[in-house]
Amino acid sequence: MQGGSRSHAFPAGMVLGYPRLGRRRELTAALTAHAQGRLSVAELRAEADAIRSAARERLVQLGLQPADSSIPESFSLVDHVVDAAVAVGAIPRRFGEAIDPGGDASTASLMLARGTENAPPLNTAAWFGSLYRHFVPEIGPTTRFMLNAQQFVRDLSESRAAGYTTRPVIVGPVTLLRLSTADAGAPVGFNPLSRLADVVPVYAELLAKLRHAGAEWVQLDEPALVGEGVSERTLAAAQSAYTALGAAAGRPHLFVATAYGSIGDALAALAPTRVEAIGVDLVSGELPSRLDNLTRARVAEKTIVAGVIDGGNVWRGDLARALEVAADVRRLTRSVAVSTSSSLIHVPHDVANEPELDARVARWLAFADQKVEQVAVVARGLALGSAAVASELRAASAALGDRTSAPGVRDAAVRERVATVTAETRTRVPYTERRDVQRTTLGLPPLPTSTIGAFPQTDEIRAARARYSSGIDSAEKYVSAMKQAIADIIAVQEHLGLDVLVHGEAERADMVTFFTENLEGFELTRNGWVQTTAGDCVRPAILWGDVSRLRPITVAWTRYAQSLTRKPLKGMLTGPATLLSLSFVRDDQPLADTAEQIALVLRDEIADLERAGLQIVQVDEPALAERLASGSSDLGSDWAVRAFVLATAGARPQTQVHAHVCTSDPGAVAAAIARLDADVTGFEAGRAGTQGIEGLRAAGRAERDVSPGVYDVRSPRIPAVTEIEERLAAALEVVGADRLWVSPDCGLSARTYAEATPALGNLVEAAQRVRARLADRAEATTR
Ligand code: MET
Ligand SMILES: [Zn+2]
Repeated sequence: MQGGSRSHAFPAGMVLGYPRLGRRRELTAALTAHAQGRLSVAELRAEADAIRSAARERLVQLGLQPADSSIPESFSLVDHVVDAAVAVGAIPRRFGEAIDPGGDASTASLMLARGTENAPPLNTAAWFGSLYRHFVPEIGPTTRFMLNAQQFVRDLSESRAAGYTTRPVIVGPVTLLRLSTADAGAPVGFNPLSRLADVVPVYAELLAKLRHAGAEWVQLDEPALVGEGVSERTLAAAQSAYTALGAAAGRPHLFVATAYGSIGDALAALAPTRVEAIGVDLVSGELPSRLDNLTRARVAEKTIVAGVIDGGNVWRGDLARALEVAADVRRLTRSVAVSTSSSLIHVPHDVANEPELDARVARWLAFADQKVEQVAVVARGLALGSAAVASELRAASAALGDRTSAPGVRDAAVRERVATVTAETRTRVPYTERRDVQRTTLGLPPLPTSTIGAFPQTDEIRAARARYSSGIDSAEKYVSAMKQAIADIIAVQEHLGLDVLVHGEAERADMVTFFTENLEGFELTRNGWVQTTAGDCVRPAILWGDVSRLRPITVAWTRYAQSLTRKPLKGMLTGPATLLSLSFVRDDQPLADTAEQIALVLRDEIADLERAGLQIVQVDEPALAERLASGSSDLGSDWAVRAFVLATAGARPQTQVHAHVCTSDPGAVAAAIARLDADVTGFEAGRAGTQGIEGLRAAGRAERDVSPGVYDVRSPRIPAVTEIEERLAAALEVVGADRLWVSPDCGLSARTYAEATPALGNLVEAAQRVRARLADRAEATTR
């Protein structure tokens, strides 16, 4: 059998992928330096090699073997999906001459991710419900697939030269096509998966090249084969792709890894192919409960890689249980290997990097490095029996026991409060009644102008925050710097003539950190960075206990801002789904329960804002649409909507509640957004134009206010007055002037004043022109 012999046994323990940022975020620094022209591509690659080499050494220290293919070659300069697209030559035509498909692969990946002068970059999308965002390849009927194996061969060879036999990790053909979108030239209804037969031979060539360069095993990641919505067509595609790749000449051993859910029918689809190993997620998923006899017989011939250590969360977990789950796989095959449930890119590098973390909480955690050790322990237990790892299992269960009983994990007062919530607690007075009171008390003009919250974060503001958090400045000094910033921001808005003002969020480096710092139940890390895409990263909070407010969070800043203006000020809160999606959530209770606790905190905050005289609050839920749309099992359900409603339903009728959902396609999730019961809904109008408004109308929200963003804050470009007028005119085709708000599509924190002030000036001017035209028309009809 070609390449199919068992001469190279599969490693007993391994991880599906390892963090790529570097322990000190070297990748972020290097990519920034390269983007600013301070680093050449060659120098950037040298930095990348340093990260890769440190990772290899660390993995060996942690218990993996240097030469048995257990070390994943999973680094990527920008993104693993882009790398696969470049490897098969899927370069959109708009990049024209700029990208030579056979040229330097790193340069090509960087260009696709960043765009060029004339070609916008590829879009991004959430990677299987996680915080990681992959780039979306564009493929059409005429995409010419051709191999560019450079990057994969280079990395493998570089490791070989250093004395390692690593395991190349590549996004598999089915997942690559499933994550791609139809390119600009494709006919309506074109499905990239229809190009499978053309792309598979290129993969076969790539595999042969890797084998030739010394790879014994190659891992093909196929998470798209998993989950509830997986179609027959996708499963059939997987079977045909791996039948072909299994039969390809000169290939290495193949390990097809699934993740992010139960393998389900994909196991039966892969069983008849010649792939030697199949990875299954046994943390968020399980093995199929029944298999037909033929499948059973075929699976018995393969290695099953049991993903029993959670790759997607930071808890230390129950090792004895993990060992049991792995051992149970033996009923399917004698050859069982131990692994993480997914790549470790979703967790930070090392708990040891967190000397300031509460020591008790730290004991409950396992970041990437700890998870590698856990894999090694379970693999040893599987090989030698649990007695061989008894002390490790005991230590893990002691930590787990401590976590269960530690004060704060269950807070009686919080639980009682949640238990008192009734249907009434979740209901505001009917919208039409609220609307009438709000109209009278707010007295806004038609097409009111506003912003989404954040104003530019100037160097001065950043410096003031840094001086305070590092202890250089006193609290008084910090407060006065922030008050100055607020006063400046109010003055700018007054000057521009905006109708509803904001305080500008100067005190928030990022909204989630700001809120969670003020909440019981969360811990923040110092170095716990997790990659979102390329060099971008976030530091999720760790939510370990019941949530309550340590103190009012936004009230002082907001009250101060309102005291400076007679115009209505909009208070700014971050919603439950967004706070949770940027946190590592507890695994000891349903997400829905945690979300309710957060909702009650926000509810109290709204009540305090009302007492401080606020008439408008906005709850930001940028994560909501993404999560709903991605349909990941725990996040796609309706807890997010329920939590939003619980947070806002206590608001008085005269308080106008805005929901900012920050997606360009609310149409896709309009039904859920409609259930938020917000008085005003803001979203990105983006390319979707008026689709969002129509979507909300279709969802039964025809009578409510909308705020479709009139320009894109992600671009430094200053929109012309006429351009904004056109947007408003288009919106007015589908919504009455008494329901339309005028605002940018998101906050301005990433913009400079040189960009933001003229843009907002044009926005106000456009609104005024449209109002004047409407007034003329009204006069003309009454005459
Ligand atoms: N209020 C927030 C801001 O203006 C909303 C952000 S949504 C990603 O930055
Ligand atoms: Zn936004």
